[in-house]
Amino acid sequence: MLLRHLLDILEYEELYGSDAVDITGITNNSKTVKPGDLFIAIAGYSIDGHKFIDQAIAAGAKAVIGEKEIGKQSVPYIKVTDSRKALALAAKRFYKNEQNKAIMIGITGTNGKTTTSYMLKHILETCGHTCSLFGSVQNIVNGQVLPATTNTTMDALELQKQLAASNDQVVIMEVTSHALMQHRVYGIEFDYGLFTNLSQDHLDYHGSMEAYFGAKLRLFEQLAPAGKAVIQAQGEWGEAFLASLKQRDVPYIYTLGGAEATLQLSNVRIERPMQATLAEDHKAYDLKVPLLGEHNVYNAAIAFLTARLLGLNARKILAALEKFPGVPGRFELIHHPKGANIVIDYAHTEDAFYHCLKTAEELSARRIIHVFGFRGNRDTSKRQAMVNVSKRFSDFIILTMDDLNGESFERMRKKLENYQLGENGVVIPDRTSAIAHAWELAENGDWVFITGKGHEAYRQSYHLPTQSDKDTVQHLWQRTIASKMLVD
Ligand SMILES: CC(=O)N[C@H]1[C@@H](OP(=O)(O)OP(=O)(O)OC[C@H]2O[C@@H](n3ccc(=O)[nH]c3=O)[C@H](O)[C@@H]2O)O[C@H](CO)[C@@H](O)[C@@H]1O[C@H](C)C(=O)N[C@@H](C)C(=O)N[C@H](CCC(=O)O)C(=O)O
Ligand SMILES: Nc1ncnc2c1ncn2[C@@H]1O[C@H](COP(=O)(O)OP(=O)(O)OP(=O)(O)O)[C@@H](O)[C@H]1O
Repeated sequence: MLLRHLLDILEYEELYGSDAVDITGITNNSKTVKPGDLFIAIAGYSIDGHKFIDQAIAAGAKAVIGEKEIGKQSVPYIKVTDSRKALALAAKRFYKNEQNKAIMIGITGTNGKTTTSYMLKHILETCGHTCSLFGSVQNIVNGQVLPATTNTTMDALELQKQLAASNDQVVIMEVTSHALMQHRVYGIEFDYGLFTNLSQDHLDYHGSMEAYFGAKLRLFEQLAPAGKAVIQAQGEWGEAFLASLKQRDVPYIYTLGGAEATLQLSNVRIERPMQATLAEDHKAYDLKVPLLGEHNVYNAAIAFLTARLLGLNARKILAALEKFPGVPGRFELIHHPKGANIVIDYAHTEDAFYHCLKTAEELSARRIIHVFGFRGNRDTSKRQAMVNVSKRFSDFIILTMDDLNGESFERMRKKLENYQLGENGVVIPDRTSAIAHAWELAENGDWVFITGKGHEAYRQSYHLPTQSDKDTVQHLWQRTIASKMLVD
């Protein structure tokens, strides 16, 4: 594609050189430049991509885009105000994604994005429609599972490439606040924007709840002209979100809960299968979801509302939700040989802890045992609140390692030991040993929560030869079975 055609879509400040060169690829990483590529230099958080311009040109880059005033180069140089936006728009043009081929659904919120996206995908597929899915657990396009990506919302280049490859009718995408701040989805027009909820997280990155809130709102600035905002409008942040959308004159807003609810949720029964009443206009429906955790009823209700707006029949949606198989690592229940319930869950915020642990309390848990840790080099301001809410519900806490993200094991161990757990808690740094301890303690009627990692594989090795929390629990089961057998 001629550089000129890529530049058409950008608002650039200066072009040094000719725009008549042929561009055969785009990259923002000097290490992956191929002859003919356009290299886009990004001033990142850890390193400045402008430092690699010479390297990119030496590797065959035919043109360079950047934010810095560096003047004429040996290849055309285009100065823009924001390289990340330029990357998103150039990729959109390069992959010919001018028009949405599919119905685009973006989901944002602190918790519930993955679960809601899986529920929606399940409903749509059960009703005979095809879906691409981009998110934390999996990326799926045309029914094929793609290799895992580092981030929940992939970077703009990969995203545009996958959107071009998708022949699915609907694209469902988790859109994180980081992605919105870094313009990974810039240039995409969403037909539906969903907001699940907001609670404290990622303040290391955003600085304040107000800034975090503002980041989430950005998704709704990218709604298509007839795009629909579907939001949970309850609670302090839900109400504030609704008010902000109205202030911005977003034309089509649909709400779950709140004063002017499009859909009301009531009569929630939390035993499995959970049940609730959904009321829309003058009609009421019985919702049944074969999961646990009241939060999942809210996720199901948002999925229901969106599916209704997409034009699907209410009875078909409800029939699909009744058969929803769940999401890996989200309130995954495993039975313990002594009759305890073991739950593996991805909770890593105070609010997620609250919803999970409250479920066990309401289901009359004999005791609650909670195994968790903190992500290294991430938001430290939420840790005490996580411990507090766990203390409120748990009879025993086992603090352990989560992902270290470059922090040292020893440093994290010391941090864990600073929390005052008293007689009702212990620090066992090795995650598999912590889970084994909880396994030993568990008795009939107890609930053991192992939270933080969910579906994810361990990023460090531990005492037991296992790769994930589920794997560890299965290993402990096998060990229990083996101990009851005689060796001949
Ligand atoms: C802090 C952060 O968010 N960083 C994101 C950011 O990277 P960055 O700006 O730090 O990149 P950098 O390493 O400084 O490099 C700058 C530029 O130099 C280039 N470079 C670098 C080296 C070189 O030799 N040559 C070269 O050209 C790089 O390709 C890049 O273009 O932009 C990248 C491209 O989009 C992201 O992949 C990267 O995510 C990192 C891996 C990350 O950990 N992000 C997390 C915090 C995140 O975004 N998480 C959210 C989910 C949060 C949640 O809800 O739990 C997510 O969406 O996944
Ligand atoms: N609606 C909800 N309200 C509060 N907590 C929830 C809700 N839905 C899920 N959770 C909790 O948050 C955890 C993460 O859920 P899920 O993966 O669906 O959300 P997410 O927004 O994709 O999270 P992340 O951004 O951390 O990947 C769950 O394991 C559960 O503990």
